[in-house]
Amino acid sequence: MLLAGAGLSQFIPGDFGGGIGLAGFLAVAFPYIQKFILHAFDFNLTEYCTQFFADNTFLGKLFEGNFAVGTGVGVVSIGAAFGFIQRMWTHFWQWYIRYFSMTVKIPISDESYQDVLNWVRERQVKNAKHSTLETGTKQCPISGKYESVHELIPEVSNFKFWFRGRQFEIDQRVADSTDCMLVSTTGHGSNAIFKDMLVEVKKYKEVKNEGKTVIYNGNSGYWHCGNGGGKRKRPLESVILEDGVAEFFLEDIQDFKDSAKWYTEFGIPYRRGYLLHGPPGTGKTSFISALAGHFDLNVCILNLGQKNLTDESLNQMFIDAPENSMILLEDVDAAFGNRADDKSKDGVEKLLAGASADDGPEARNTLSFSGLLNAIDGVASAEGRILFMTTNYVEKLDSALIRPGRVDAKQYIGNATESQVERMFRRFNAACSDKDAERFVRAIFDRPERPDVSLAQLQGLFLRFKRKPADIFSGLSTLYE
Ligand SMILES: Nc1ncnc2c1ncn2[C@@H]1O[C@H](COP(=O)(O)OP(=O)(O)OP(=O)(O)O)[C@@H](O)[C@H]1O
Repeated sequence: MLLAGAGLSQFIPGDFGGGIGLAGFLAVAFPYIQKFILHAFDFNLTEYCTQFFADNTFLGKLFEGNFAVGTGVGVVSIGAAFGFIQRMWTHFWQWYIRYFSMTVKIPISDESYQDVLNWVRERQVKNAKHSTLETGTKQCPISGKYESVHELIPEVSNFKFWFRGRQFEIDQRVADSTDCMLVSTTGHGSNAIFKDMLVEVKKYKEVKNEGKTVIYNGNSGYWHCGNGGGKRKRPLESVILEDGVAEFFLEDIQDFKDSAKWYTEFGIPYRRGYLLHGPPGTGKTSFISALAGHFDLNVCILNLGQKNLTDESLNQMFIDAPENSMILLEDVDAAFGNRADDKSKDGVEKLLAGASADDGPEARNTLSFSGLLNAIDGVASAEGRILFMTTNYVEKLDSALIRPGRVDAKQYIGNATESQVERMFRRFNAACSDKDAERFVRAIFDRPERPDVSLAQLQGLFLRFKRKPADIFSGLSTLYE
């Protein structure tokens, strides 16, 4: 009967459908409800109801003392009334929400999207009912060992939380074909409460990322930084470069940061671009990350070779780059070599980055070279933007990409020089003598064939012999393996 009631309610329109469904339920449940009330409260519901059907009562006359029929009709009426009230309440609530609630829509492309999510998750992490497991690694500050840590990331769709004595609700959805998050609270008047909330979110982010560099990865047209927050800043001294290189960049970037007014006065777009080029493993990326740490900037890394990157999404990402960030385009040659090599026809510059013509349309990157140049030059791009590009093959780059205005300073970062080898040796062997350092340098540079060595190779050697540094001389040949 219960199922029949529920099924029937689907076909009966309006409030009565729900009511009849409920009536079916009550009819089945009535004996049990009656038993429960009798045991719990020593109250006989049947006896109590029967008195209403006595011959001299209105109901008694109406149903001619037929208690069963009377009860049935009564139950159905209660169900219908309940359904009606429920429906009215829903209408009222929707109306109330519409007129007495405030909402803020945060598109996924907005840098606060992830911050708000992280902030809410942190507040709710202890009592979330539904979560997603994220297993990561963490370094123990005492032993230095990496251990796996399990984090339960609360799901925040249709999620409620309290802030300043008010209840808020978060709903992750798609609105106007954009992924977004809707934050709402009841009440009317000023929406300053949302601004307060965002100030709180910003503070939370600053505290969480203190002493860290946040790395954003450009993917699917948005910048993502994940839940983990930032990475510990890399000290500048840990990157061993040729004399004068670090000093040049420190001075140039500082000067740029101090010159906003100058750029405005001269009507020059306030942005600066740098290109670091040289063989692999020489410290280009490490240096950029250390510079970002030094200037308290975050790094937005973008791989131009990724699929589905279009002219529009690249341009939008340049515009949406989170504040206080530098943008890093790594291995820029991998996406766009010299345009003389490409197969563009009739002036159409759609390049098939990382894909051959035989790979099929889905493998093609729909980013064009002119799209990249437009994004770099974009008038709407963030003011004060610092752009770094790296490549192992500078000769492959189109001169248009690295002309002044797009790239203001180029720097070759080469394989290890004698001075760099010595400094690295001393860094990994703090207690070494001058004689040992000299011997190590000579062992590398006096080899008859003298192949070039990158700093990454050297680092690998020191890691291999970190427990037996005295054996490093006999193990030098492993450097070239
Ligand atoms: N000049 C350097 N000083 C200190 N460490 C270095 C240096 N160069 C490389 N390394 C070490 O080698 C590893 C690779 O360095 P990094 O990724 O910065 O090189 P890269 O030049 O960006 O390489 P690629 O061109 O292949 O991207 C890192 O772990 C880094 O610590």
